[in-house]
Amino acid sequence: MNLREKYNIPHDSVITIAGTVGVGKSTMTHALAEALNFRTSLEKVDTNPYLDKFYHDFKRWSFHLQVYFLAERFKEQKRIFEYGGGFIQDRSIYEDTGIFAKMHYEKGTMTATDYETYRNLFDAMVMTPYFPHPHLLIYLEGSLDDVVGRIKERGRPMEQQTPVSYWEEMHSRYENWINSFNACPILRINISDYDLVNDESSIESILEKVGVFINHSRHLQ
Ligand SMILES: Nc1ncnc2c1ncn2[C@@H]1O[C@H](COP(=O)(O)OP(=O)(O)O)[C@@H](O)[C@H]1O
Ligand SMILES: Nc1ncnc2c1ncn2[C@H]1C[C@H](O)[C@@H](COP(=O)(O)O)O1
Repeated sequence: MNLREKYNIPHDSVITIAGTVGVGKSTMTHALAEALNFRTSLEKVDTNPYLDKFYHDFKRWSFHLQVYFLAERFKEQKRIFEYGGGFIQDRSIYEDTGIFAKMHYEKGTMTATDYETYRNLFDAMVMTPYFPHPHLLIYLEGSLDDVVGRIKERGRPMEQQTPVSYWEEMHSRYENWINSFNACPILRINISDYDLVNDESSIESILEKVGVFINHSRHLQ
């Protein structure tokens, strides 16, 4: 019996991993996909034509970057559902608007007109009855110190030059965002409760929670 069967996780499940920058979404995405023999939908950083420019000048590039991310994630969402599920997705589409676009608008690094245009586009594409939501959103949470430590350890140059206050603002926004999120069922996992880097077997405790949770919530849908 494989791990997916052991923990009774349906083969067509779509699980999205949410959480602030550096919290461990990509690591979790790879570990869960490997354990379940699922496909991954990854957030590509190296090929993003705006990200580096954006970190150097938020005002100039925030709208371009949001439109780019929205298009990329929407294409991925389409791919996931064309395959009939069986995917782990690195970051949800909901965070683009609920965290990033909103934060840049409220901090004055995206204009009101650009924000409204972006929101209209997002609502027309995503917040419709035709848009399939994931079966489960796994929310990874951790302390600001741990998260900032991981961003430093990972060492992406554009993120190193960004002041810690940016990560602090994002961290607190994530807490508020998840507390009112209701587009799909949520499983909250604290990063201090597992260690996928040093203890590969810790994925099993997560699979167990996912199995119980996903069956319960899919039964109710
Ligand atoms: N459980 C863990 N324990 C220790 N370090 C971790 C753990 N998970 C991820 N990391 C490290 O933290 C950094 C950020 O992880 P990553 O998965 O890239 O985060 P995200 O995709 O959320 O930005 C990487 O350097 C990664 O190796
Ligand atoms: N929607 C977004 N707006 C601005 N920046 C974003 C958005 N989505 C992701 N990012 C940034 C944050 C990180 O620097 C990289 C990758 O995110 P990660 O959480 O490390 O996977 O892209």
